[in-house]
Amino acid sequence: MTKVYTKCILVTGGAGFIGSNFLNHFVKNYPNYYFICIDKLSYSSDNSTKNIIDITDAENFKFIKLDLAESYLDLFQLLVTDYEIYQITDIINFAAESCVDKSFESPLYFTKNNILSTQNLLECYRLLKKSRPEVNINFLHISTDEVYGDSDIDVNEQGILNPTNPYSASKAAVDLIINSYRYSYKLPICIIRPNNIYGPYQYPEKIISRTLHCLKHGKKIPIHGSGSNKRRYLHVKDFLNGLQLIWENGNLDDSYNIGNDFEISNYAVIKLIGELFFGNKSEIDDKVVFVNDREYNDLQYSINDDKIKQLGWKPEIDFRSGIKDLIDNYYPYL
Ligand SMILES: NC(=O)c1ccc[n+]([C@@H]2O[C@H](COP(=O)([O-])OP(=O)(O)OC[C@H]3O[C@@H](n4cnc5c(N)ncnc54)[C@H](O)[C@@H]3O)[C@@H](O)[C@H]2O)c1
Ligand SMILES: C[C@H]1O[C@H](OP(=O)(O)OP(=O)(O)OC[C@H]2O[C@@H](n3ccc(=O)[nH]c3=O)[C@H](O)[C@@H]2O)[C@H](O)[C@@H](O)C1=O
Repeated sequence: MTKVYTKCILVTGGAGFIGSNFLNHFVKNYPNYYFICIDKLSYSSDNSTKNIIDITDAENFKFIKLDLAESYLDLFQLLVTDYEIYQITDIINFAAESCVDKSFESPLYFTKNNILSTQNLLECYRLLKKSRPEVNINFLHISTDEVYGDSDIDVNEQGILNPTNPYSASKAAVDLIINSYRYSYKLPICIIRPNNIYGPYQYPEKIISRTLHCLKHGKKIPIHGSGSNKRRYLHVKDFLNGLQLIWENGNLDDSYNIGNDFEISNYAVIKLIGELFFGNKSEIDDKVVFVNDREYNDLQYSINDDKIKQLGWKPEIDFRSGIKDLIDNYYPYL
């Protein structure tokens, strides 16, 4: 680093869906910040940096391929031993295996990957603070609404954690471990728990990206069970605006839900995509196939996000426009 930067931000999981949207926006718009992305490059970015190809040569950006769950010593070197080189000021922790369907097949792997990747980071943070108490890092961890489990009443950030699948259990476990670092080591860490997020660069395993991918490739769209389970969706841009607001104005030793009141069933999501894609409501009907439901499928998640609303945040992109934008501008690349 020859130039002097005002911040050095470590972004984990930055090659994946949400992390790449974060980096593509911030690396371009914040030239005074230096960004280091750590990602193991998994299937969710086709084992590549293709989602962040526009910024990989930017002078305020560095990519490091590393498995956070497996490479504690490399991480320790970057964050602690060689602290002076980058002097990391902020950590935005997106890295995790994120697919609920895959977690039913490999629960142990999800536990190991999702817990160790974050706890290795926490350990480096703890030991950095121990050796250099004067150093302050803004640490934002991306959790999920799924940690609260099924709920039809709005749960706030103090709600009981009641995860129901191996993915959400691994995420809830991390939230509890973070809590222990807050109490035991007095480390400020912010936990953010969003609803379902959609947008460009999402791997076609989640309902919206998979539906668009199936339409493009002439495959049947699988609907789990009856299709009546409901979700609340946030466009990735709205989510990132919320994250930025918390980062800049929030209490970084606290937890924040980020949600949307708009709730829709899985079947209605697919019907809406069909309507916007074909220009009529019926053409999608013979393109769907009802398949066995998940081992357990949360009926719905309801979160109370008054705390972030009090900071002045609200979602700007309505679901219909967000889906239309995906069809018009990103569909060709699926
Ligand atoms: N997509 C959603 O709807 C949603 C909603 C709520 C919360 N989240 C959370 O947001 C975060 C990002 O989700 P996403 O949808 O972008 O997922 P994603 O699967 O698209 O991206 C995750 C990225 O993390 C990387 N990663 C995973 N384990 C790693 C490890 N051990 N070391 C280094 N890199 C690793 C992957 O290679 C991938 O690039 C996750 O923590 C997820 O739990 C996602
Ligand atoms: C907050 C979390 O959101 C995502 O998890 P979730 O399981 O809710 O998202 P999916 O898109 O995988 O599933 C939503 C809903 O659709 C059903 N479905 C999915 C794919 C498909 O091909 N057909 C379907 O019918 C599925 O059973 C669900 O009911 C996110 O993945 C996660 O990281 C979160 O944290």
